[in-house]
Amino acid sequence: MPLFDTTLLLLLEGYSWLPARWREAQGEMIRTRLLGQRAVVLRGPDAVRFFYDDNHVQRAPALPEPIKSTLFGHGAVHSLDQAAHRARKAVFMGLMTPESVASLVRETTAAWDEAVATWPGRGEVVLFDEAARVLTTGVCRWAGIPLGEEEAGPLAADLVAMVDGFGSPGARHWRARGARARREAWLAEIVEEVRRGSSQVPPTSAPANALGAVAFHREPDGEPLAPRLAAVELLNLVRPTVAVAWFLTFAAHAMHYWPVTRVRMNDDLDGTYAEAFAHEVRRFYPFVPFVAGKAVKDLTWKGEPILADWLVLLDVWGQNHDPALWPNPCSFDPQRFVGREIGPYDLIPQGGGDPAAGHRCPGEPVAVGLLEALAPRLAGLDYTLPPQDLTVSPYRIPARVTSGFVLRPVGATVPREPVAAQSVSRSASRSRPQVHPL
Ligand code: HEM
Repeated sequence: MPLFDTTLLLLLEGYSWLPARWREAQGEMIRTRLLGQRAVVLRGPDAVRFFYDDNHVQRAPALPEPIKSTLFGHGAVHSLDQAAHRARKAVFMGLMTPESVASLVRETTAAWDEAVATWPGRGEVVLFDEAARVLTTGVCRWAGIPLGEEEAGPLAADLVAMVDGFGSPGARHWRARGARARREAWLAEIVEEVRRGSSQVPPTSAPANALGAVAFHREPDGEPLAPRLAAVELLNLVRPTVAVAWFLTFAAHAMHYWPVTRVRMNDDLDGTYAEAFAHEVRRFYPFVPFVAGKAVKDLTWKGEPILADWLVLLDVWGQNHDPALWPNPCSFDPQRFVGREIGPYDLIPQGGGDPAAGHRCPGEPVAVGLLEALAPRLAGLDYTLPPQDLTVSPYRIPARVTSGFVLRPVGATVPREPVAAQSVSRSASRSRPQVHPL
């Protein structure tokens, strides 16, 4: 049977694209065409093991130019393989020690508290925009990137644009390209200044922060990264940290539609529930639809051939909603993570396998740590919701709460007050939201 190219369907159907293909698929994989190339789609823990073996799947040949020019940058760690990948990845892993993650969470939490203190004087706050600004301030302070107070908003807007535009061919995509070009040029200049010793990190010192670590990193050939490439990798720390704004807004959305989770959060004394809630937000809400690479050689998957050079996709959303792994997967239930050990191949919102050896996201402890710190603060705030569009369309990649979650702060903020004493929306509907493309 001829295989039709389904790229247009992906653009139209968003997160519904793969569930629809799975319904038509026979056996353990989807066979299709994407961007004119043969492609297969896999899911499940065995598929994660198979996909993250770099003798099976490599990234360099798979990343399309539009994704490099928006989301990741040209020459980024995402597009390297084998020894070159491991050497570059070590820079990121070195910055993700527990102490370093704790310091990033501390900086961001302080920025959040400063911002929230200004809310009572404001009529309405768009949570997504506010979270993006706070995360930008926090991550730049942590990384040592100099940023004036008035610069945080425009930088946050550019970082959000880079994430928001990668999955769309229209205006959002061109905004993302512009934002990337602007911010790479800006950061490349800062890297050059740091190397000249005219910024905070003295040129001879050991890397004191992320800016220093990247600016003074040497590739396996002994050469430093070209300033523009150093800027690309700095953006690969800063941009995804700001993308946690998506998850934080989803957290608010979840607490609105499943108010019991907010009560539990406010009763959580030791952080167990906050951690479980963070994992459930990452599992439940649609964000990364899939990750992709190319078959290095002719392969066999569960008896089915995958020929060299075919695209191989790992269905991230599908695996995070597989009923064999997650009973009742379309129900938002943080309780499922209480007391559950998470393995390297089951929960994969940020990729799977070993982050040091493969392409799994090195920033998972940051995303979880930030949600663990900020979601309880959000749960403890006193606010009402004006009428607004709280839908999360499964047809838009990346999905987001349409209104950005507009809230009206009530008086002073009262962290950790029991939810019964708080105002919650009377105007927005509480019937279960349609988030899933099933
Ligand atoms: C909103 C939260 C985040 C999500 C959903 C996310 C998701 C992902 C995914 C799906 C990958 C690709 C995995 C693969 O190709 O197999 C990835 C890679 C990466 N992420 Fe994240 N990430 C997030 C936060 C972060 C943070 C906070 C950082 C750093 C501070 C970070 C840095 C990176 C880097 C450097 C890579 C490339 C890894 C490699 O190619 O080896 N991410 N992320």
